[in-house]
Amino acid sequence: MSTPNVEAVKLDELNCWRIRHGQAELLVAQQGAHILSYQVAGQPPLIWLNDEAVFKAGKSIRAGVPVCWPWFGNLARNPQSVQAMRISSEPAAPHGLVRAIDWELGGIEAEGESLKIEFLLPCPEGGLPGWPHKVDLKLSIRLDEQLHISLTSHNQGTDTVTISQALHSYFAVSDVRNVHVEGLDGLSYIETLDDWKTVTQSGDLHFTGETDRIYLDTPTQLSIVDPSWERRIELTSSGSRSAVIWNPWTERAAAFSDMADDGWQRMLCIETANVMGDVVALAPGASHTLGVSIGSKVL
Ligand SMILES: O=P(O)(O)OC[C@H]1O[C@@H](O)[C@H](O)[C@@H](O)[C@@H]1O
Repeated sequence: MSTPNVEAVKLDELNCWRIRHGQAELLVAQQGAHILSYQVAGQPPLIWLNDEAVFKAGKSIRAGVPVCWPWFGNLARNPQSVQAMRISSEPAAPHGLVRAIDWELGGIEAEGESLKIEFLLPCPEGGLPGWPHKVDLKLSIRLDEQLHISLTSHNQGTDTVTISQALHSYFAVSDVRNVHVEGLDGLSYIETLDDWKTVTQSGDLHFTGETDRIYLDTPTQLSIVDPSWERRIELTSSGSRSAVIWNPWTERAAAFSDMADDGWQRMLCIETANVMGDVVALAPGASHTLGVSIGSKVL
């Protein structure tokens, strides 16, 4: 294994690091502890760095792996126990409070054959804006033959805190219309585009239009099969029993100022999550780790 190679780079307003280790190359921003891209030599990227993503201070990035925390999506669609954690009359930002703020780089160090990168977000005194709880966050990234991401929440306060969360991974695909997702057959999902009805998945998931679904009681392994790129991306989750699968398709992508009109063809989000009945109640002193390992195999 070669020596880690770390280069500090600036993408517009954001401090980032380009890290090479073995066959892997990772680009990560300090803002949001946001993985921007991940590629293994000789393959197309696994994590998608949208060409038109915007790298501005305080603006969330539409690419890579945004961290959604301490709530996922629209707060009003979360269980009451998650909504009750927020004390504010201001509108709640979608996907929580940590994706557009700076985290601290804890360290980048070799650990045996792998390389570990750690980001910390100690909870400020009084909590985050409108969210008065004392929960420390740590995002650990480990590079070996795969990319391992884990997000640990540690309740340092004296009351139970309930959160929803997701590692909102944008995967790079040859063309979303020609890939499918395995591992979902027979699961229930919430079809957010049809009045949040609960539906049962039959067979593998193929993409023929805008998709925004919350899968429930998910297994630990899901995969994206991409015949044109002759590869299978494997996702192995831990601390999670729910996943969100999202592609904006034509009209929604065209409405985004930070995505090319045809950008939707090259991405597919599978978000390893704790949402709906899978939210996490952290007792005082308790920790929870949400994780995903990402690797690929030749088809
Ligand atoms: O535009 P945002 O806040 O990054 O969210 C993108 C998408 O994120 C997904 O997780 C949601 O399920 C979608 O409903 C949402 O549109």
